[in-house]
Amino acid sequence: MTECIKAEVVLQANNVQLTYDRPILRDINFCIKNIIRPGVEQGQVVSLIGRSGIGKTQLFKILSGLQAPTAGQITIHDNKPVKAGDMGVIFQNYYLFEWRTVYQSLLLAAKKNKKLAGKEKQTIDQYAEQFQLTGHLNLYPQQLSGGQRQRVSIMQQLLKGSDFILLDEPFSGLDVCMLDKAVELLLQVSLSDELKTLIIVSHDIENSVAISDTVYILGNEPGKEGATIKKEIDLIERDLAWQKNIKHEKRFLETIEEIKGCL
Ligand SMILES: Nc1ncnc2c1ncn2[C@@H]1O[C@H](COP(=O)(O)OP(=O)(O)OP(=O)(O)O)[C@@H](O)[C@H]1O
Repeated sequence: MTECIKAEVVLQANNVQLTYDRPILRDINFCIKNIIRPGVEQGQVVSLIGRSGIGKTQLFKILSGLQAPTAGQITIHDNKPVKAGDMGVIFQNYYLFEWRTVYQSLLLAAKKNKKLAGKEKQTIDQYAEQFQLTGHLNLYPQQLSGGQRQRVSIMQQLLKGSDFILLDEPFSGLDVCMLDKAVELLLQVSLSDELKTLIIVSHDIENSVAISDTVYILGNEPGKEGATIKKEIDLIERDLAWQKNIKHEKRFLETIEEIKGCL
């Protein structure tokens, strides 16, 4: 097993409940901690997996501070209740300002980050190179492919400097080649030493497991209305975290089957 210590708590879900005309989410409790490995300090990559209609989008909105739960709360850092704007949110359709060039959008994001004052352009150029977008900075979003839009969205959130990046279905709509690239890119973001915590909400079990260190399964329990965290899988313990080309390993395939059995 990869040696590591789970250190300070960065996000906590405390008894989150959401009810409309019926309970949608109930008793949601989990805690995300930073991880320290020898020579590396990094955020966690957590996936929330569940079948269609179970309540993933609702939980995504609550986590991002865009929707208040009926009861309970999400707190970040020193027990501060999360509010809209605390998290870098990447929606499924990679929403971008269509009337601005990629560079103009990125500059706007960089200017929101005080740590980048005076080095905005230089940082954009560095990320653009890393994310293979150098030749696309002067294009408009409609001139980009789905994968390129996704990379611009991720760059935007990284430039803003949010500690948390919340991604809604980051693998949907990408072709097989782009899927592998997206997995690689998110792994790269999580391993950068900027201590980002990535939270991925998805029904794509295979790709979520491939980049996460922890998986939470959202599902129903017999006789109880409303979805809750049915199971937590620690992928570090199973030696499945932070590994490239893991998808054909027996223990990876067994974990996928186990998750499918829980949904
Ligand atoms: N405004 C609302 N009023 C009442 N019920 C709602 C409202 N919004 C969502 N729901 C219900 O909450 C449940 C969970 O919806 P949610 O969109 O979170 O599912 P999901 O897991 O994201 O599904 P999918 O993977 O298909 O997108 C659904 O049964 C849905 O009908």
